[in-house]
Amino acid sequence: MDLVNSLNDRLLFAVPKKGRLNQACIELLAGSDIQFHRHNRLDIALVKNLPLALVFLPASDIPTFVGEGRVDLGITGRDVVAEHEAVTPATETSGIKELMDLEFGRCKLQVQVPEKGNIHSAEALVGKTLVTSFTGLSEQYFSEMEKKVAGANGESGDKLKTTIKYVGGSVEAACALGVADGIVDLVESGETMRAAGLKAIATVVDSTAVLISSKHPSDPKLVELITNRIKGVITAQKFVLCTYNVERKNLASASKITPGKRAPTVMSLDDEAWVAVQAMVERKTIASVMDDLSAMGATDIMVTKIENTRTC
Ligand SMILES: Nc1ncnc2c1ncn2[C@@H]1O[C@H](COP(=O)(O)OP(=O)(O)OP(=O)(O)O)[C@@H](O)[C@H]1O
Ligand SMILES: O=P(O)(O)OC[C@H]1O[C@H](OP(=O)(O)OP(=O)(O)O)[C@H](O)[C@@H]1O
Repeated sequence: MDLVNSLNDRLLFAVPKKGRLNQACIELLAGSDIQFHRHNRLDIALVKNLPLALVFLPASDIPTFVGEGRVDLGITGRDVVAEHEAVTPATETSGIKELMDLEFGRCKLQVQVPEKGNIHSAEALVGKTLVTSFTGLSEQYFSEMEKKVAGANGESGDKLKTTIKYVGGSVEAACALGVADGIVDLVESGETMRAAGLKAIATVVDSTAVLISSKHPSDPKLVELITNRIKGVITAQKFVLCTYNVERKNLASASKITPGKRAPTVMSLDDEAWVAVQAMVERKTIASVMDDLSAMGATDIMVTKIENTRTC
């Protein structure tokens, strides 16, 4: 197969090839009916049912390819997009558009110091040494801190230059090894940080996975179609469908508990005094919504999974 020529006229969509975002992305593609077969060891897969090709890349490289317009669409972390933008300012033709928050891969890029040390604020790290994989964002963050501290002391910013060193991984080891006074690294559960005897003292970026596009994608209509499909899957994951029966006289109070996305669907029953109600409810609140409905006299409360959606 002439893979390079078969990419002509296809929209290119970059997906993390491994790591923490990979599995959720594969599930999102399946839910969006983007059908592909990835050959062993090949990082490009042609999509069977759309003029699209998937490119499997390291999450941290995706902003570069999308930002330069070589790839039209991508999924990656907001942290790596922000890092790319810190070192590569957008121009008229290059740059990244964030199309949608995908609400998975949640983590924070945080400034961390030894728990038992004498540094308790980011300002106290000014002029000291930091280790990170996010040098662009760290330089940006500490240059602001340097100005703040210099301003407060009436000193010149140069005297307070903070040293920022790059490492590719295992950043949390830097303080114990005596290479740094603090680190800037990702925190999800906080387990790695605590195990390394560190504590967070500031947040540089709050991150989730995002759908991004280049400034001028080759097929804007297809970008819109894919965005809508992905939005449908994300909404389906976020909501459940709640159905119940309630006395007509209690409908107004019940509607306050389950207002739905626009308004609840109300259906008549054979019994004039009762109605059946159906509404989308956020999955994370469903248990307390059911408690509240039950407490106000609703009966036959049922919750069903939503397979897919198109809502606005
Ligand atoms: N606990 C976490 N640690 C790191 N990244 C996380 C975490 N939770 C979510 N992420 C997100 O996943 C993205 C990819 O991180 P991950 O470490 O999985 O990448 P990777 O491709 O395996 O990179 P590397 O080989 O550099 O570690 C991060 O940029 C971040 O947005
Ligand atoms: O708060 P937690 O849930 O513990 O997750 C955070 C850790 O996960 C990431 O490292 P990763 O496992 O990707 O390995 P790395 O250190 O080689 O980057 C990140 O760099 C932290 O070290």
